[in-house]
Amino acid sequence: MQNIYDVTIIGGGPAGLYSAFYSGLRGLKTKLIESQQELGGKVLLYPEKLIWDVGGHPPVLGGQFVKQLIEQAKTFEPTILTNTKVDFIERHDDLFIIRTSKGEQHHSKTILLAIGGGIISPQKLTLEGAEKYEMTNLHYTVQSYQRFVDKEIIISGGGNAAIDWAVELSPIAKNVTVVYRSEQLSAHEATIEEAIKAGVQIECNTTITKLTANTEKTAIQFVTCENSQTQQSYTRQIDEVIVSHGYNRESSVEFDEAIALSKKDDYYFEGKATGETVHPGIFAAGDILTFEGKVNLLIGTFQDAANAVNSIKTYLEPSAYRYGMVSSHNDLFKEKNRSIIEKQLVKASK
Ligand SMILES: Cc1cc2nc3c(=O)[nH]c(=O)nc-3n(C[C@H](O)[C@H](O)[C@H](O)COP(=O)(O)OP(=O)(O)OC[C@H]3O[C@@H](n4cnc5c(N)ncnc54)[C@H](O)[C@@H]3O)c2cc1C
Repeated sequence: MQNIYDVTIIGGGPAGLYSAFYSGLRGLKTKLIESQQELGGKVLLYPEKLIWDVGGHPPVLGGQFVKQLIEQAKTFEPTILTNTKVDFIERHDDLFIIRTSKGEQHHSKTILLAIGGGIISPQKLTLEGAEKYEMTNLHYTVQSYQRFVDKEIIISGGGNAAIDWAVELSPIAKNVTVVYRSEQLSAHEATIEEAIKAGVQIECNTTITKLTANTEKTAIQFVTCENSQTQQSYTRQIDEVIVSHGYNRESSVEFDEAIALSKKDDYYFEGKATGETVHPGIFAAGDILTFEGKVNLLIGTFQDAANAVNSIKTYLEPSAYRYGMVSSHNDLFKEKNRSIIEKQLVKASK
């Protein structure tokens, strides 16, 4: 019985991490399983981006936000496993058996799916030999701005991520050029305007057709680009190449046939704003869940998480309080509050 959890959260992105916190708040024995080495989900793709749209939170870098989410998730000491992909879920009476890629089995009374849109990986540049530059100057995410200071940068892609990076890098880079295969960028028009104002050079109908290495063959020194309208090509010396061509998705978890979940397409599960899915005992939160009025943003993941955990609580204990609880009403915080206040008093008296 010791190894049976009240809830097993699958996915350690914002929805899963906040669910782990909230589930501790509701007194549930909690396990979280994440397939990647690092917790943080999609926010790990934008560690240097300033996030402005989390209510009451000053603009915060993605990397810092992830650290805070992880710290909060650990408040009630849930069991957290990383580098462990959940492959298969089956049900035996009232118990779910969760099988992982490591051949382990985990047992849980309920499941909270927080798997985002599945396991995602960036779409790679399809030029021969491109992968060998991934260790040097070919990037699929911007992990640190420092690297791009005073550099000649070319960004391939026309979506929001590509243009956001162009806007953020242009004040520190020597030059930023965006090349995009279609006639018009697909990013939000306000961001495009910002990019133009920031001096980003934008070349539509243009693709990178060749990468030429430096003499040591360690990094890209020249890129050749071709314009599909004029059929003209040019070769330019660059320091860094950023590719933002979107993401591949892998539908990650399989279910026993007795567990029939309603899917919107290959990736998303239909459910309710309460986090319930059509299968009793399986709940969902964050980007994986769809319902009318869904908000596919960080703030949406938090509301989903609280709702799903409250639904889990009443599924396990039908007489439990159904709705959101304010933290001051929770006995579990009393001791933690006392210690925080004491520390603040000591600090103030110095
Ligand atoms: C480039 C970019 C910029 C963004 N900017 C903003 C912004 O400024 N503001 C904002 O509010 N939102 C932003 N978003 C959206 C926000 O990041 C997502 O809404 C949020 O990350 C969704 O969280 P999630 O936990 O539902 O899913 P995810 O973040 O996708 O996390 C899901 C986790 O589940 C894990 N997982 C999947 N399958 C399995 C499995 N089988 N076993 C174990 N683990 C598994 C994955 O590895 C992943 O860690 C942005 C998104 C992107 C891509």
